[in-house]
Amino acid sequence: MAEAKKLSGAGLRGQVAGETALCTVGKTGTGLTYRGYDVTDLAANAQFEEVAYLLLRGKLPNQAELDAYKAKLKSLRNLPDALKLVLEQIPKDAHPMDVMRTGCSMLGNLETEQDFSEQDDKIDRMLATFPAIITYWYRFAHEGVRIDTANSECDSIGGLFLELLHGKKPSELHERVMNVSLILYAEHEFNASTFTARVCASTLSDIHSCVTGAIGSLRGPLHGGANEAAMELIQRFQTPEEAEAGLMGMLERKEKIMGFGHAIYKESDPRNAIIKQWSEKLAKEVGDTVLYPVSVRCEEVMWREKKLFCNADFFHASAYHFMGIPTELFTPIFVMSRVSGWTAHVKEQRANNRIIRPSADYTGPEHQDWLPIEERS
Ligand SMILES: CC(=O)SCCNC(=O)CCNC(=O)[C@H](O)C(C)(C)COP(=O)(O)OP(=O)(O)OC[C@H]1O[C@@H](n2cnc3c(N)ncnc32)[C@H](O)[C@@H]1OP(=O)(O)O
Ligand SMILES: O=C([O-])CC(=O)C(=O)O
Repeated sequence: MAEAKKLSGAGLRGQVAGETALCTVGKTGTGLTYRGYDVTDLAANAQFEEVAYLLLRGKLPNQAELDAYKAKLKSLRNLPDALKLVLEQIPKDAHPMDVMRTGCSMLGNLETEQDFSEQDDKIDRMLATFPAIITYWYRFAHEGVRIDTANSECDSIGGLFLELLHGKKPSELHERVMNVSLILYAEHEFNASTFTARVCASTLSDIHSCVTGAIGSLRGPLHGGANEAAMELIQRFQTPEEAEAGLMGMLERKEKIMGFGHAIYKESDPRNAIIKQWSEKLAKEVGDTVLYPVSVRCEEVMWREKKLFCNADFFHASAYHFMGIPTELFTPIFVMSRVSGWTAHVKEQRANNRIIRPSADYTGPEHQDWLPIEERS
């Protein structure tokens, strides 16, 4: 069994910042569990809504509970007119993660959490509306159409996103891949965006503020933005040989290769093997002979040269691309999923709260005498 990664140095690495019953990451060097269930089992057998229920309600739902939960989420997909109006003002060239941030924040203005007893309903509303928020804006900004988000056919969140994006019900395969993807991205202990949400929650702030802040943290290319950055990378290459030469050059110039490495895992990210398999299936479906082989070569080169492995983001890039999803919408999909983990952490923080307020080692100047403004250089 692989040992856990040795953690030290900056970035609070290796420091325990709290407790959670939600998730273990890299406990044996490679593993990932949600409330004790292996993510591999969940991705093979569960629906995303079942996993969201597990994270948020503490147990896997029985059939009646799952049916009721999915029906509830389906009934919450409509967007308020005032939110649609705001989305329609956002320019076409805005980054979709900024749209998500604004959409979540506006929802918080319109449907403010007045009391923590409302948290489950507010969370369900976010789960139900996030696919609608991003696709409503995207289709309006790019095609000038106002889509109906409330009356779609798909009863899954992943299927809903594809249906709203493409204007037709997705194939079973695509709905399944979305479902797997949302499960893989749902939860990951004290990653940067979840920690953001918990810090915000610890001030007893409202749930929309916690999630809006988390979206901002997820946006960066060192975190959720890496799936988009990985797509930009693999698209540069026409053959595996070109990819190898390109990566060797980047490594020589000490450039970061997005979609590789991890703060906690030491030798593999368990989500990679799963999404890689689905990417391969999709590559066969679309007859791809470039992106998938290029991605595989990148994986080989990075391991051979640097012992760096693909994280969850790398093969998500090609998988999403094969399903016709525009690159700039990759990270918002992460949001649609991780909102389940973020809000489960907010609930956990609220249930046993103390304001999160660490200390800093001071590195500034010693005492300085006050200088009147005329005497300053
Ligand atoms: C779902 C997710 O959010 S997964 C993460 C998504 N992010 C990315 O894919 C961005 C690319 N990867 C990275 O930037 C990093 O690996 C992170 C941010 C994920 C983790 O950062 P850290 O914990 O600081 O990485 P770690 O300590 O393992 O780095 C060890 C060395 O490998 C290098 N390294 C790590 N990842 C990469 C990479 N992707 N490309 C090139 N070099 C890398 C580091 O620069 C460091 O080198 P140094 O010792 O010469 O400074
Ligand atoms: O745990 C992390 O640091 C990043 C990550 O993989 C995730 O949030 O899914």
